[in-house]
Amino acid sequence: MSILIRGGTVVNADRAFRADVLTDGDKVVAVGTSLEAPSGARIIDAGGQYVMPGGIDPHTHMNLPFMGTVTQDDFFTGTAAGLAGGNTTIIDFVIPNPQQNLIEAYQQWRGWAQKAAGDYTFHVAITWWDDTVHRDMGILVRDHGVNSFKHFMAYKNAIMADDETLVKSFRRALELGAIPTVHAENGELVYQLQQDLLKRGLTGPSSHPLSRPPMVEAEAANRAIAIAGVLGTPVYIVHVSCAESLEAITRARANGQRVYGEALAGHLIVDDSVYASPDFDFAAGHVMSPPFRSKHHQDALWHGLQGGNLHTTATDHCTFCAEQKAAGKNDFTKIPNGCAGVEDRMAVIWDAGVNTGRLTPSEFVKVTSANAAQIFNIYPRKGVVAVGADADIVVWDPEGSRTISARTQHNKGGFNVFEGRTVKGIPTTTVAAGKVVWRGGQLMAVEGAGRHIDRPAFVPVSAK
Ligand SMILES: NC(=O)NCCC(=O)O
Ligand SMILES: [Zn+2]
Ligand SMILES: [Zn+2]
Repeated sequence: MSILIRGGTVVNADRAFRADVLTDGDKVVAVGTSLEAPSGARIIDAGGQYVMPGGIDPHTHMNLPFMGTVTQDDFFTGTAAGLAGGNTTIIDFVIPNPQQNLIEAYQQWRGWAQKAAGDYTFHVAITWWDDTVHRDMGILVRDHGVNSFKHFMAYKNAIMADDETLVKSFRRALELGAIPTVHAENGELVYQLQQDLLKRGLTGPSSHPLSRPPMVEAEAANRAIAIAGVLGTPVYIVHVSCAESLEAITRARANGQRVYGEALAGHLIVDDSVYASPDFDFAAGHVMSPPFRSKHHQDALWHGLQGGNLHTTATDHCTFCAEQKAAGKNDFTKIPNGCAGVEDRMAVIWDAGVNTGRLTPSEFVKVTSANAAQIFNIYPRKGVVAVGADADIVVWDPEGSRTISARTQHNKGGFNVFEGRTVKGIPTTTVAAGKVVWRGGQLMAVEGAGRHIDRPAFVPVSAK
């Protein structure tokens, strides 16, 4: 089946130009002016609209068992919601329990992901260390298309990686041509601050940000960057939320270190005033880590994206409903951490980024798609509208608008951190692997249509 997207402006990371786009099967087969429609082709009129590579969300958690419960969105509902938002690929996380065999955990997540409606691929978390982990990292890179390993520096007594694990895993990743990524927060410091707050009777959600101030994040970001610098590995810092972490990244990059930073749509748009709400469900609905921050930090994150020291935008999509959040009614440390976003990332970043003049349309493509594809080595299969690339395309109407609400969203969880926000700039059509899956407000996601995307290792460089 062919699709001809006619009359739009193709926007890639390097340039924007008027062209038609023709797909055949799951690939783009022609990009040019006045393309002929093959017989039987479906024609999509993109006049007055942008034609961009489908979004890649490099940080989601579908079907995640976490903090004693499991996220509301599974791989079908989560990826389907992503398609409605113009997002055609997610990079999710395999998170083995400490002592769990890595390959066993990887197969478990691959099984859950069979339901996905959009393409997916996995970072694998290193939550513990022994010789089998060293061995299995090699198997994952060589045989399973994994080229990134995640390290949680937070979540003490659960999945936190200690310094020994960080050092050994970073070194192994370098050997294998894989990139280490980190959730940068000092887990011991978080734990001690949480205990202090609870002892003082400060048990509500407003204590959540107090237990995770910016320096807790910055210490860990600096430590991960220092470890990577000594070992000579690149490092990718997920969900950078504060000016101090960004400063660590900026300084390291200025000194020639290969450090990448990710900003979350939520951190860019939502500020920390939400935690002051007396409504438990509302405040707890915003509990995620790192927490939402003040305007000062939000401005810094936008400057990081504009200045090229932050590279990707993600969501950390991790949905919990009000009943699940209520587990922490009397103790904020038990509120499952996580918020949704995969459906809204593209629109809120367009609205707050492009409409305000902070980002050009090409810069928008960089931070929503192309950079993630390059950093995680799936470019130019993904992240560009070009002959030979996957037919993952979003047709974007810069004049269209919608008001975001949990009442109309496709993802589960019943809560939306962008509730009530009217965005200008919306996806009118999403094409995923050559199929129209979203058009004119209708979602045609098919359970199981998503594919696992292998990500080859980077050319290994020798360790210092
Ligand atoms: N971010 C969050 O609060 N939940 C998901 C797990 C993580 O990424 O830390
Ligand atoms: Zn995290
Ligand atoms: Zn996460």
